[in-house]
Amino acid sequence: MSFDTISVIGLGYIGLPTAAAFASRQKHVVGVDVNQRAVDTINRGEIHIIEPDLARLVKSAVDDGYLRAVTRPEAADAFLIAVPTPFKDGHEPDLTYVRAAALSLAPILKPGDLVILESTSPVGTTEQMALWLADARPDLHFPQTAGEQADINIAYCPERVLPGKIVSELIKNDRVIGGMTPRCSARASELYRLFLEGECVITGSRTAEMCKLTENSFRDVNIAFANELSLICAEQGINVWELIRLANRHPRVNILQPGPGVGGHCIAVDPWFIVAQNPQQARLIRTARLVNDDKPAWVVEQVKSAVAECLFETNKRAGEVIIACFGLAFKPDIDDLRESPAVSIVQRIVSWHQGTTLVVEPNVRQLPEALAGHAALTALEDALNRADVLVMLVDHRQFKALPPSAIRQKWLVDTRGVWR
Ligand SMILES: NC(=O)C1=CN([C@@H]2O[C@H](COP(=O)(O)OP(=O)(O)OC[C@H]3O[C@@H](n4cnc5c(N)ncnc54)[C@H](O)[C@@H]3O)[C@@H](O)[C@H]2O)C=CC1
Ligand SMILES: CC(=O)N[C@@H]1[C@@H](OP(=O)(O)OP(=O)(O)OC[C@H]2O[C@@H](n3ccc(=O)[nH]c3=O)[C@H](O)[C@@H]2O)O[C@H](C(=O)O)[C@@H](O)[C@@H]1O
Repeated sequence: MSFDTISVIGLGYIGLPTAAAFASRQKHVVGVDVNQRAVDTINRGEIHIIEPDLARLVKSAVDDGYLRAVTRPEAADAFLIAVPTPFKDGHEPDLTYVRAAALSLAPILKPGDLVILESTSPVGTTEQMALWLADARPDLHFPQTAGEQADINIAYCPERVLPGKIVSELIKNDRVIGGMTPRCSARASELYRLFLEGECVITGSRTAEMCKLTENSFRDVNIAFANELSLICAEQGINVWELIRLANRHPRVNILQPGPGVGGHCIAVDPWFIVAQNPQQARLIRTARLVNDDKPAWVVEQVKSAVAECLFETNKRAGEVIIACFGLAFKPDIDDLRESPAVSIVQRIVSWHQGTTLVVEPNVRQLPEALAGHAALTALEDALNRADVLVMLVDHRQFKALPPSAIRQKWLVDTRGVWR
């Protein structure tokens, strides 16, 4: 059975590119989002997020009539759920968005439909989703209760695209397909093959859920190693970036880069899902999270030292020192501020600094609420001219292109090794 209409629930960084990818294969796609502004923007052929190449893809999908956005789900042959999965207080996973999205589909499901959960989720969420749906639609058979005879096919297929390269990785990356039954996996693979150039690798839903969490925890643990090295090197008076460059000349060593901390709503979040379910076993994964989460506080101490040096050498009063922070996004060349260590660092700086704090972030038009009124969003040139202390938080291309002369005679805190 072919997929005439495909529906994507949640039109954010994952759902919108996925919807546009199906539409680019001349499939009729109904995108669903509870955010009316996002729906209106997409229906104008525009996008509400920044991601390279996405604007062009969405525009042609909408102009050609293959993609339209709505606020309430409509009947389709396949549904992909890509809604947020944040954590609550105490780092427990928050599945309320997944539950709401699944329940919004329940009334329109019909035998033969395929429901895929793409949101990063703790182990067992797909089975839980099947139970929620089964409760809402006792007239239909779901895989857990009916095995291969189910009316509805359900699978967990995690997304592993890298922000900044989503459009190409969406097509090229291999995809893990975790069907609740072999038939569910087969249907999900058929669906993704509509646009996928990478391979569909089949497993069960629980392994697929754990696979996604494992990938991001692996990266988090390795970044924590680099961040721990940066603290050790600061004590020892060693340049950590030179050290890592040298160590990486070993054929079996590949250390990642230290930074101001780990941000984004994935790597800074997903490892906690493993910890929450396995508090006794997940010791290394938890420690890595703590090491990375502690890094912003350490950076702020470095900024305080730089300000103290500036005061000592210039005879300025504390209220006269101007600090400029470069970057707010959670990583280079994107506009996403979620869980950004840079935002947390600037928040901490403005809470003690008596003078002006400037922020340069070329990818946003206004400061987030937490900083509005406490710091000033400033043009790059202006910040370089006015500031005494420069704090490099995100290695955006505009900052990497600065000539050494632009930062001469300033007190520097460089969390990204750009000004080394
Ligand atoms: N952003 C990324 O790079 C990656 C994200 N993921 C995972 O994908 C999932 C989605 O992430 P993003 O796309 O980044 O989130 P996002 O926040 O950009 O987009 C989610 C969208 O879902 C909408 N939404 C929330 N509840 C809804 C509902 N009941 N019905 C319809 N729409 C609803 C929101 O309004 C929002 O537009 C998360 O689980 C995330 O961990 C996985 C891999 C990469
Ligand atoms: C295993 C892996 O590479 N996961 C990817 C990751 O995307 P994300 O953009 O969050 O990852 P990232 O580029 O490592 O950035 C995360 C954070 O880590 C920091 N970071 C990254 C690499 C490094 O050497 N040092 C470092 O400090 C970044 O600055 C950023 O604050 O998480 C995505 C997700 O799950 O959302 C996932 O789809 C992506 O493939």
